[in-house]
Amino acid sequence: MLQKTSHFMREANLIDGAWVQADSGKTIDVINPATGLRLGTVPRAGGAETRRAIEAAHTAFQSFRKTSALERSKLLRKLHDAIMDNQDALAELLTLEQGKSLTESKGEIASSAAYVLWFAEEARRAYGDVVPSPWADRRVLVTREPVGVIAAITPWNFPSSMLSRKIGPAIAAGCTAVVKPASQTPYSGLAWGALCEEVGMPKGVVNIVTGSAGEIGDEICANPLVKKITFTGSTEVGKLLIEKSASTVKKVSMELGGNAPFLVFDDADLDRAVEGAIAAKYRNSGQTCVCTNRFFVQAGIHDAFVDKLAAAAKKLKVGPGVEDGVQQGPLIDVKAVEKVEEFIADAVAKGGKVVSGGKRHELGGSFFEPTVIAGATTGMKFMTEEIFGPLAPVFKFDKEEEAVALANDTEFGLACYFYTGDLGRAFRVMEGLKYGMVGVNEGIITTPEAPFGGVKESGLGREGGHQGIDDYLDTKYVCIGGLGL
Ligand SMILES: NC(=O)C1=CN([C@@H]2O[C@H](COP(=O)(O)OP(=O)(O)OC[C@H]3O[C@@H](n4cnc5c(N)ncnc54)[C@H](OP(=O)(O)O)[C@@H]3O)[C@@H](O)[C@H]2O)C=CC1
Ligand SMILES: O=C(O)CCCC(=O)O
Repeated sequence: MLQKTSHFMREANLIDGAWVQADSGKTIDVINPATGLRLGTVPRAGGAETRRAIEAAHTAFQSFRKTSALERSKLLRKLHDAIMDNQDALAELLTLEQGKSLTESKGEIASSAAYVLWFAEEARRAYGDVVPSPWADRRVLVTREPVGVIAAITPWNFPSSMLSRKIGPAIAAGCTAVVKPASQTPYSGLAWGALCEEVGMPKGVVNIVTGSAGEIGDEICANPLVKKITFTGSTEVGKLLIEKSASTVKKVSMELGGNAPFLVFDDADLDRAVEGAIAAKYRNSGQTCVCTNRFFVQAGIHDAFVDKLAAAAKKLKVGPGVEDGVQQGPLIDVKAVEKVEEFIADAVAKGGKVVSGGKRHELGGSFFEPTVIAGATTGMKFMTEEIFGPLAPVFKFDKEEEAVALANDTEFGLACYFYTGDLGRAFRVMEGLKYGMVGVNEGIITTPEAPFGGVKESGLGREGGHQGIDDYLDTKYVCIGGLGL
């Protein structure tokens, strides 16, 4: 298996076009969560290596900012093709370090390519404005320019596609980048370096450093050459980055935690709701920021929904992601398993009933049974905290207003879902939910054409959609007078 992926499995950092080790020579082990065995190592870089990467990106920016939108669009198209030409190898690498099934990994790689293609197209549409001037002898223009060096910090749950939404718009806008992938899944991030080389990306445009999160993060936040930070990960770290980068007043985009509610009304199509629930809860073993955290089901349909959801959850095939037919791989590590166990113990102690799963899978390691808990109540931990695992708590409700209030009773506001067959209710509920993204009778809604992002403490900014390039561009107002105008 590793033979196939070895071209992309880089055990070095990419700085200014060269593959290098950490100054200290130290490394970090990368573990395959399905076997617990070491896959390889990556450099444990720190502040000095990060500073050099930032300086390389700054130097590269001086010429890259002058490339035409068409040139950058073509470069991104080549990158898209290179990703798709190597979809299988990249997907294998992703499964080996992250654990998700090969089917999901192929989907993630295709999604990465789709974001890159989207931004190849958007590169050519970063329009400015010609504004009707209030003065007869002056003209008013608004142009948009790349912000400069951007830094991207990404998590382990989508190690490839989270970078595509950041590298894609950065290159489209004419920015250069320093990238820090998660330490548990660095290879899918480093693979972007191999892909960039393959398509002839100028050196220094994309730099990738792995290692000490604190040291790398501190350098990124403090270095005045970095003009923007884009982060996907926990709300805790997001807040820290906002705070630390305040001293150099950087732009920030934050994709942070979620606490997605999934509402099922009596008038919903039950089978469609169960199908959506399985997808919205168990994909990536529940380790997605848009995964359902809380199911709210109306009393008339509640029991039938719980029965069908539990039956469908029991049928999910759990196993190593590389095996045929596997639908749920291991969790990222045993710590994540312990966290799910805490949620279950807390719920059971407060009267919740496990109707499916509920314990570690017989395969051992970090494999966990897809779990459904009925009788969930608002005092339980998952009402306010992100589970990030394959556990579906089901709450019962009577009235529409009650369900919307419960759904909104959280500091998070990323994705939400609801199922109904009533058009009036669809609009009322959609307008009442304080979330950045709403799935109506749909459990999977992510696509490059639409703006992905949250409100409240779920983040700032949008990735994808025509909005996804905005944060990589500065707006410049130009007033032209004289010249015989
Ligand atoms: N919104 C989302 O998509 C995600 C949400 N989460 C939530 O967060 C929880 C914790 O997951 P975890 O992986 O610890 O998420 P983190 O937020 O800690 O990690 C995300 C990224 O931030 C980096 N990082 C960590 N600390 C710092 C720092 N001080 N300065 C700069 N970068 C830093 C990490 O590096 P390193 O890997 O080297 O530590 C990683 O690259 C999950 O259980 C889940 O609830 C997690 C991942 C994604
Ligand atoms: O969990 C995330 O941070 C992103 C989810 C991506 C997706 O919906 O495919």
